[in-house]
Amino acid sequence: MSLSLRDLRATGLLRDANLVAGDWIEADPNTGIAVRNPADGSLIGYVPKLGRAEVAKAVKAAEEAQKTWAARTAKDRATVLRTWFDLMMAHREALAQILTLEQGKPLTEAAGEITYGASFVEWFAEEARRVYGETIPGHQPDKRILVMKQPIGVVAAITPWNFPNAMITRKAGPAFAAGCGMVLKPASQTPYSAIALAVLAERAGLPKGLFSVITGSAAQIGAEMTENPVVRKLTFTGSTEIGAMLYAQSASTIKKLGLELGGNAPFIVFDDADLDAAVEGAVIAKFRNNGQTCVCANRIYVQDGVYDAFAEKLVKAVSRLRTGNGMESGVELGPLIDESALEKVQNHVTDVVEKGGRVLAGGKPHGLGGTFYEPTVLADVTSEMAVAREETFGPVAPLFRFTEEAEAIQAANDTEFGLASYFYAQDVARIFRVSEGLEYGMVGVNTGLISTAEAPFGGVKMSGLGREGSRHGIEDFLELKYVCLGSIA
Ligand SMILES: NC(=O)C1=CN([C@@H]2O[C@H](COP(=O)(O)OP(=O)(O)OC[C@H]3O[C@@H](n4cnc5c(N)ncnc54)[C@H](OP(=O)(O)O)[C@@H]3O)[C@@H](O)[C@H]2O)C=CC1
Ligand SMILES: O=C(O)[C@H](O)CS(=O)(=O)O
Repeated sequence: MSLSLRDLRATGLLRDANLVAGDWIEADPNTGIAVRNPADGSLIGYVPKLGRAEVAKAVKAAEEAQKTWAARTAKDRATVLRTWFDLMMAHREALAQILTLEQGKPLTEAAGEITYGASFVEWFAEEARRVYGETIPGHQPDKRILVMKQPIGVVAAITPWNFPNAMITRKAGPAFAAGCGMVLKPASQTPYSAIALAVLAERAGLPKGLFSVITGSAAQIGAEMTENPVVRKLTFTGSTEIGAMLYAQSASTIKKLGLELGGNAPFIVFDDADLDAAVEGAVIAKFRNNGQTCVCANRIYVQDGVYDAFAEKLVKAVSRLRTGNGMESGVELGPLIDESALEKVQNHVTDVVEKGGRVLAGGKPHGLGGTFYEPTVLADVTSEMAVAREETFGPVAPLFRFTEEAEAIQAANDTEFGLASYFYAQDVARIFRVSEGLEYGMVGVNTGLISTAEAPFGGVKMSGLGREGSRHGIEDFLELKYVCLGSIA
């Protein structure tokens, strides 16, 4: 049963405040940032509009707190993280409702994100105790070589609105496990999930000042994060445009960067695919979070021999999807995040039709109005159309036709992005040829859902730098130190 705003505030998780250097700063409705429910525009509350001074204070507090945090045993840090995980799971329903209220995704999907987000904290609580150094045979008789791994120090994080819980824990989990401190700027449209995570982190025993959550002017906050020399790593998830700008801004202090940026995922259906499985995978890969994920299938390539059958099956499946307010039971597709997102989706559909493509399902704003859009399937799409080059970030499945395998691989790779890719086939040799030929950080074979804490998530080319999750995900929060011991005779 969904809780009222009053009940959610009564839990202490829905807070109109920021945690800055261990102290809570309450929002002033006259100067704060209004946060609204994308499903109906209703006001949820106000969060503080803070800037450089608060970020500088938070960085200083994190620098101090991080020293003692890093000096604690790995097991001790793991215990605090495990408690944070337990609290997230114990408050899963309330966290999911806060997430749906501010982001719009269906409650079931929001609850799934809470579990997914918590899994990163659980995973890195375990990884904390496996940060191994090494000894190397000396290069001279009296020399001994040690390699230590130490926390990088203070980390700045900037996260997007589409996964307002998991994109934070995918960074905070490894950062705290490694012994780092963190100053986080969540997306202005979805700050409450981040604030709730900070409430639970305090309850879990994370030391005062180690973790700050600051909302306000993105440009001002980003400037302090990139220019402050105490910040040794910036980890960003969001658009390639902003990521590139932050990359440049960080040059003056030579920070380590983690960039999870935009995507343009191909989804290829070969004629030896299990078509029913391919349709199921395409629905997940395309319509999860209403198409608002960086790993969504943005282009669907279907081999000639199965094109019509696949299109018919996909239209049937898409036409069954129910759009509505994410709080309502049975809703599978929520609203788009805002008017500009709706405009971009409609522009992509209009562009396909004007250039000769066909609408097989949907193709216009939903009758519910607001930022709801009909789940859409387009046919006869070509590389001349905007959907081939730009990330739609909405519920639009454009079908491209191809004849030969090599043609599909070439078309799939014809983009500046390289995050996720997918294909359905059963021939083993083809599976290896195509997996090796796709220029992407991630390949889903006969599955449309690949994201998990166990695996390295990330992209190549304009989709970013580094990996999050898996045993690799903690490395970017550590520095290697080479110690050469002499006179060991
Ligand atoms: N690779 C991945 O894992 C992911 C990639 N993305 C990509 O991001 C885009 C959609 O997400 P969206 O949130 O709109 O992306 P944006 O890049 O617009 O925003 C992401 C974050 O950056 C902040 N930001 C914006 N401008 C600045 C600035 N000048 N300095 C510092 N921070 C800034 C935003 O703050 P504010 O909200 O205050 O504007 C927000 O917190 C898509 O391209 C999508 O593919 C999204 C999620 C995951
Ligand atoms: O922000 C995103 O789009 C996420 O990275 C997608 S996922 O991790 O949930 O697949």
